Amino acid sequence: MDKLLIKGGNSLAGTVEISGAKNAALPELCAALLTADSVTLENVPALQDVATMLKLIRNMGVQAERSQARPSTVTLNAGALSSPEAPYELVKTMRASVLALGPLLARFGEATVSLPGGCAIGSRPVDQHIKGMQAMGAEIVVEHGYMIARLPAGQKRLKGASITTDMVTVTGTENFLMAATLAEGETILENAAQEPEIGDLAEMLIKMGARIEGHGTRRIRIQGVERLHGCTHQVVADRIEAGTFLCAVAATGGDVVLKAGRADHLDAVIDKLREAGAVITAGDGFIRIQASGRMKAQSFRTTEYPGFPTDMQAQFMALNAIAQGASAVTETIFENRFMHVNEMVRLGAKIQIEGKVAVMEGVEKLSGATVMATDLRASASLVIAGLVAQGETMVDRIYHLDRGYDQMEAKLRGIGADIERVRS
Ligand SMILES: CC(=O)N[C@H]1[C@@H](OP(=O)(O)OP(=O)(O)OC[C@H]2O[C@@H](n3ccc(=O)[nH]c3=O)[C@H](O)[C@@H]2O)O[C@H](CO)[C@@H](O)[C@@H]1O
Ligand SMILES: C=C(OP(=O)(O)O)C(=O)O
Repeated sequence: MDKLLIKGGNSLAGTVEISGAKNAALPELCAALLTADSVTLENVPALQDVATMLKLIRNMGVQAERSQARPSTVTLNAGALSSPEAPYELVKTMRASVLALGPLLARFGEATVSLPGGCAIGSRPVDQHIKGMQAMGAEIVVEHGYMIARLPAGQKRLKGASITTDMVTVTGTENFLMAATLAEGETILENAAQEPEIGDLAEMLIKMGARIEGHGTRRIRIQGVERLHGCTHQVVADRIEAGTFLCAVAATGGDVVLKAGRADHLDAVIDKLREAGAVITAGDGFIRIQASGRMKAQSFRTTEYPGFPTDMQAQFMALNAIAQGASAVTETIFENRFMHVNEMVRLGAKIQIEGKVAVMEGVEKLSGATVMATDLRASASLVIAGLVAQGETMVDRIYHLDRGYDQMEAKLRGIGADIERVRS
């Protein structure tokens, strides 16, 4: 298992190129299942989750090729599908596999998708996905750990429906959006997620011929069409990767430009960083952060977009850990997303968890130690903590980090961090 060895204390300066968003690329790879034509996706990040998704759809019979000349371009063709099935071996490492359900049902009228495996941030049920597909006329049974879904005998297409989810769900909204594009009639999604990745997916589907209105709001309307065609689409920049680098620079001090970063997708995080004392400027296709001295700790609550993203909670906590003053961080989306806290405490952070709230007292310094990554963003937070800690920090189990960051250590090294991958 690979590890990261970090020698803390360097400030960061230079330019980092932000990659395409994991959480947009994954549904967009599944959207290729909706058409028999070729689909070209550009700016696809080089991540383990993308590799897993490619394996999953290839296993169904999709042809998927990365361009030799430009590896971030992937061409997909789902003209001939051999099996509309997402097996447990591939689904267990990646929650986003559930995104195969909507497109498979919509185009092929059947899907067998493993329930996603347990995850370190909470129980993450898929009841809303099932409820929405049932509202669109699918018959679904859960047997032997699989969702087995099909259309009733004699029915060729899903039927448009009005779907109101019990809570805002990102992949749920994406599944319904994709399914509804090929359904008969109109679908209305109430309580829809507004994350930028939903808007990006909707833009791609519209290029494919889908009729969608209201994406980016709480109410999305889709008029189903009989078929979709191919398209070329560029994956939106990863706001969470950009936010992670912003927190790293705020913590270490320095002056870094994030090329391709979208400040308009990061308002809640950037506001907090400014209140903390960082100077942030942004324009078309870049975000620049300048930070010096100790930042001021910030309290925040995670909420759905456009609120503070749960996927940035751990990284901002690493900054709070060495900032001036006390802070309270409330996690409202996932019930078990403070797994990084014990590891940060091992580095010298002062944090106490009281239910959904982590109460923090900033310390002047952290001291390097061996820590264990438990999930994707927890890993990123430990890397940030390691960058500021005195001495050496070894972050173990970084396969979690590789799921969702495109060459993180190379990008950090490029702006002056002392960080290397230890292969074992
Ligand atoms: C691949 C992807 O895009 N992943 C993102 C997506 O995950 P994901 O789409 O899995 O997260 P959801 O938005 O669905 O989850 C929100 C909340 O709803 C609950 N819920 C969800 C669906 C359901 O059927 N039943 C149910 O109870 C979840 O357990 C959670 O408490 O949004 C999360 C919240 O912004 C992010 O942290 C993830 O990075
Ligand atoms: C929780 C995350 O991803 P996933 O939903 O793929 O587990 C994340 O990106 O932080």
